[in-house]
Amino acid sequence: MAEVRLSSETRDLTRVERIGAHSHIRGLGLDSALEARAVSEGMVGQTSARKAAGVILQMIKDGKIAGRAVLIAGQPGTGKTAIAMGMAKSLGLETPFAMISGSEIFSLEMSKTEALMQALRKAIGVRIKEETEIIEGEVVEVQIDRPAVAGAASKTGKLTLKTTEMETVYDLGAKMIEALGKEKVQSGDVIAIDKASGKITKLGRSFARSRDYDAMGPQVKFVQCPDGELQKRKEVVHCVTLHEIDVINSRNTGISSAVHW
Ligand SMILES: Nc1ncnc2c1ncn2[C@@H]1O[C@H](COP(=O)(O)OP(=O)(O)OP(=O)(O)O)[C@@H](O)[C@H]1O
Repeated sequence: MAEVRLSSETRDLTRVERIGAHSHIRGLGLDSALEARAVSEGMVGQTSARKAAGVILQMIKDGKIAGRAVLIAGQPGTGKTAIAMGMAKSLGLETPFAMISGSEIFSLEMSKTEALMQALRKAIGVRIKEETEIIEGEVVEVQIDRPAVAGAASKTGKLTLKTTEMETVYDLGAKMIEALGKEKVQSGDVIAIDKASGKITKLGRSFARSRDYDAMGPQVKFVQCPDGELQKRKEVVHCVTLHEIDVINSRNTGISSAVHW
């Protein structure tokens, strides 16, 4: 009987994005009248091409064109990729930018259609809004009980969190202890813990602790101790590409790799 393959893991076309040559490009370097500034946002010269790209960019921002392609032609090394990247950067930090070269689609493992489809799906981003439950508060104390004999049992501990109105002690498992260690969480930090994934985000140091030390790095951010309940529902927005969704789908289910929108 023929073997039925329900899904295959999505193969990656290019794992290392070669953006090094364009790391200086931060936008198209245009003024408010869409005229190219002499030197701006890492761009220099190519004023008419930059202005033309700016006009298209403005139409995209105004919602006048979507789902269209722009063909930029020119001699090698004249800045076609740089202008495309400038457009992507001007559209926002989360705008995906996928780069492929002709040779990459000639592969023995992957058909040209699959390789092109993958590159296109890498260039399409979607915003996913979801409501998650988080625990947000100021760390009062992190207490970790180390086992007497090394490796005898996994570590356990307690985390005390407070808001301006309440204080609660949470039991910690080995995974949470590791995550707290990784984030270097200490008392006085204001943190948010995603209840579903256990992800810890450091929001800053509590204002109440601002006089604890004489010397502080400029990167230290002070925030208010949260108020109200420790557990809150928050709306979070994730930006992912269609390709990233394909990869997650093919790994998780193993049954169906279809995504419906
Ligand atoms: N107007 C510009 N301002 C600043 N840097 C630029 C500009 N144009 C090109 N560059 C830089 O010059 C290098 C070559 O440009 P780029 O790769 O964009 O050319 P290309 O036309 O896409 O080349 P190819 O046809 O070989 O793909 C890159 O490092 C790019 O960032």
